[in-house]
Amino acid sequence: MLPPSSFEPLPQHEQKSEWRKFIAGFSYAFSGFWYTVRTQRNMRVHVLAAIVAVGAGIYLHISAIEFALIFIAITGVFITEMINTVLEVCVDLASPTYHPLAKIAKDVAAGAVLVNAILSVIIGLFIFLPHLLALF
Ligand SMILES: Nc1ncnc2c1ncn2[C@@H]1O[C@H](COP(=O)(O)OP(=O)(O)OP(=O)(O)O)[C@@H](O)[C@H]1O
Repeated sequence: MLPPSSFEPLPQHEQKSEWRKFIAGFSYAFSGFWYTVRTQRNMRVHVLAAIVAVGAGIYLHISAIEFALIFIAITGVFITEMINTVLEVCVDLASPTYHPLAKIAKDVAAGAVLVNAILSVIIGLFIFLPHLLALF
């Protein structure tokens, strides 16, 4: 249970309007995204792959529905990588030293990223291969 002091209202100058809270929420969320990009090499690889996929989509004039599928694949991998990062941080917080359960948690989360990345490559192949073959 939280100590009583946790329920005291913030001092007047620290109280935020609903609108400021809304904006602050975006800033926290973006800093979480940016933390993942800064600290996770895999996330930087995903971002690079996303830029290449969108660039290729523009170059090859893929359809709107194909673009939608590419964006679903891209966001899916980003979200999985970010959840993997959440889990790594939580596991490090809860179990800074070696623990077999910590290993399972981290390995399963990394496996989820791998499964999602494989799915994205398959989606990319289905979309881009016919367009690439049509060039020849
Ligand atoms: N506390 C721990 N207890 C047991 N095994 C761990 C622990 N921390 C990490 N490991 C093992 O080491 C592997 C790599 O862990 P690490 O936290 O370095 O993840 P990572 O995927 O390399 O992340 P990062 O991108 O931050 O380097 C895990 O998948 C897990 O098998």
